[in-house]
Amino acid sequence: MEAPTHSTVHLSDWQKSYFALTSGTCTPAQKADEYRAKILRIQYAWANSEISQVCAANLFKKYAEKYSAIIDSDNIETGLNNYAENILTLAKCQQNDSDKWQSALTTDNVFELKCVQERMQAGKNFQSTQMAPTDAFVPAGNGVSASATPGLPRLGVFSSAAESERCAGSSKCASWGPDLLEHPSSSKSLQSTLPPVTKTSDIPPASSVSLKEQVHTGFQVTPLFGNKEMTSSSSLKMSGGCRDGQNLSLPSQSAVHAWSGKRKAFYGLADKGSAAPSSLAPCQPPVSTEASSFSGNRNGNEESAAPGFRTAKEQLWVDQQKKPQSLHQRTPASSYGGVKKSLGAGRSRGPFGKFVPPIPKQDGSENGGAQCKAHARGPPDPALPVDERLKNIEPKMVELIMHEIMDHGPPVNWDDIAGVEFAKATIKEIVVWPMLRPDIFTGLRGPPKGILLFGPPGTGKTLIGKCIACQSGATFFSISASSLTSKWVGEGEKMVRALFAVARCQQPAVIFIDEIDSLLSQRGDGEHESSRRIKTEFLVQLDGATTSSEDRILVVGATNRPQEIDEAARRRLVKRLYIPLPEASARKQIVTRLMSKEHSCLSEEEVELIVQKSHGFSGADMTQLCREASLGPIRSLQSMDIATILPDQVRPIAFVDFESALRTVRPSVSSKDLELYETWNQTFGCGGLSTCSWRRGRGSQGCGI
Ligand SMILES: Nc1ncnc2c1ncn2[C@@H]1O[C@H](COP(=O)(O)OP(=O)(O)OP(=O)(O)O)[C@@H](O)[C@H]1O
Repeated sequence: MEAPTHSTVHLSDWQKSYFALTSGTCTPAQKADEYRAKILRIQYAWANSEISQVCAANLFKKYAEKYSAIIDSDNIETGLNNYAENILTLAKCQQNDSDKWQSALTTDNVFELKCVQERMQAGKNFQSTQMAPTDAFVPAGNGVSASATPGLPRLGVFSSAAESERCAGSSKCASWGPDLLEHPSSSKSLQSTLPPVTKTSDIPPASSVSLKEQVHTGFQVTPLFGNKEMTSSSSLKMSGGCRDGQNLSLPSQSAVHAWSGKRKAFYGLADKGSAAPSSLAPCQPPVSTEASSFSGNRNGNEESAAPGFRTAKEQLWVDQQKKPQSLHQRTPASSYGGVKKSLGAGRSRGPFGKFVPPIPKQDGSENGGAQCKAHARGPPDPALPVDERLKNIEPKMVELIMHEIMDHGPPVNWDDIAGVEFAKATIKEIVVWPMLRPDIFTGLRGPPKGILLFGPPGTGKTLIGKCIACQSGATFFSISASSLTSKWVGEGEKMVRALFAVARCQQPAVIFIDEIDSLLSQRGDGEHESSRRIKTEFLVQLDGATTSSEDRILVVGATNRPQEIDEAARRRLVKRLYIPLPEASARKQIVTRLMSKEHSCLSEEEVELIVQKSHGFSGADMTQLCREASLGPIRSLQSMDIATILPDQVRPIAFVDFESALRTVRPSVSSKDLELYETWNQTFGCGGLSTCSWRRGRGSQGCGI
């Protein structure tokens, strides 16, 4: 039989402690705290291989019932809900698997809590030391972590300096934060690092100071089961700083990975043995229910990595609470990859009344409008207040829209779109400028609410949509109509409603709907009921956007089949712009631009030749041609070993590569299709280059119309 290890000794202490707790000498509040700590210890010990899976399962099985009986009890005398009130109500506000938990928390009262205010103050002090929050516990060499930074507020759970040193003596302990999460294998036993039960009796019964402090500071109790579905209120959570090891300085990344692997495995384990009731799963971050639903657990926890540290976002939130009118200020930056706006911020600015000029451009692009810091934008902030207009929208949908439909891609400039000069000029005039200067573009000059970009596939319609959003400082929502009809079966119209609601909160906004024909196709007998409902909802929303002069929402529809669009919808998409195949000059621009980023040796004449030979190619075809040609030098390596060759040994891309690429890459648009676009453009289009002129150009080989 194996000799008892350090951890097994801990476990027996642990169990002893548990039974002491159940002996009846502790107050329920003390029990509550202690049980939480124990749950964490089991999880932690298991995750760090201190105990086996089987052992963890057994422990959970044994204790889960008792824990959940207390945690979920409705009994006002003994239920855990009735103790440690602030934190527990905070925890209760989260969506979880236990319907017994009711939220009593308001965002106001969190910040009024004394301990929170103390922490805020401590956070300020901490910031003033100019140390990054991730330095809260800095692992020093040979795995020994430095003790807490001077000025860093200590957590109440460290009952003495000696205890904190013990913790500091373990790098793992440091990485997991305070002693609730202390590594069971640190030099002292688990039991010794626990806040002694007797000490908690010194604490006012309903306060559970240690818990509160942890929840309200960077060191919240850990999301050990960090699974959204498993979220609950009863176990404690460490802030996202520790989660997945992102923010805190972890001494061992591999340990974290091992941990997350185990975490997953544990779900299976818990499921199998029913060992861990839902109430044992971790709680969500301390935010209101509505707000938390936005976060999808993604961002909210990543804010505070150190105790007392308050991020700018949190500060903003506090400021907003103090000054509600601050919400009425315009957020000038682009939301297409721009500075994050809270939902609803900017809404209440009248159309032209308090116009705030857009911030000056920093990237040198043409307009003076918003910036396109695509990567600066993140998911919505759970800590920010939720807009009234989203009240009736399912939080799940809002979250989905914010994460998946709202585009955070890289910025697009007009120069990135080769050719289509007419469309670009028109769009600048009728859409971008009015969005930038709503005070000038009033009345008849007001912008259209819907435009249609039609033309062959791969000609840059999506690029144009992104560019509009980017250049006008608007939030860009991009969705394919077919996904509305197929992906969210039965929920399509709700999705449309949610999309417009979110867009309204994120004004100015551009809603780009690719394949809009599948959403707005002509009504027919065979039309599916759900498609009809989606279409109706879309038209209602589009009308709403059109009738409300205050709303600055532009719908950009894109289609390769304009002839299939319902006439009611067509009428609402007032500007219908043909985006044709690129002319010779545009094709040249695409080749030159792409080759400028590669190692190539094309002469001017050779580029001209490529342009001639690629007649009828779309922008996407041109891009594909260049990609294919760029593989030529690699293919010509032949005998050389790709694994060992140096980059310098790869020859530049040459004309010969384009010649062979032209043998495999063919135009994707047929001339028959082009005729259709031509006809439709003549009938419903709003001017621009027609296929006729394109054909004339074709006759003259140069296509330089
Ligand atoms: N005018 C253009 N200038 C530069 N690149 C272009 C142009 N048109 C297309 N491309 C290239 O082709 C790719 C696809 O373009 P995009 O998705 O905008 O076409 P689309 O017209 O929206 O196509 P679809 O109708 O199939 O959705 C772009 O990412 C870009 O690389």
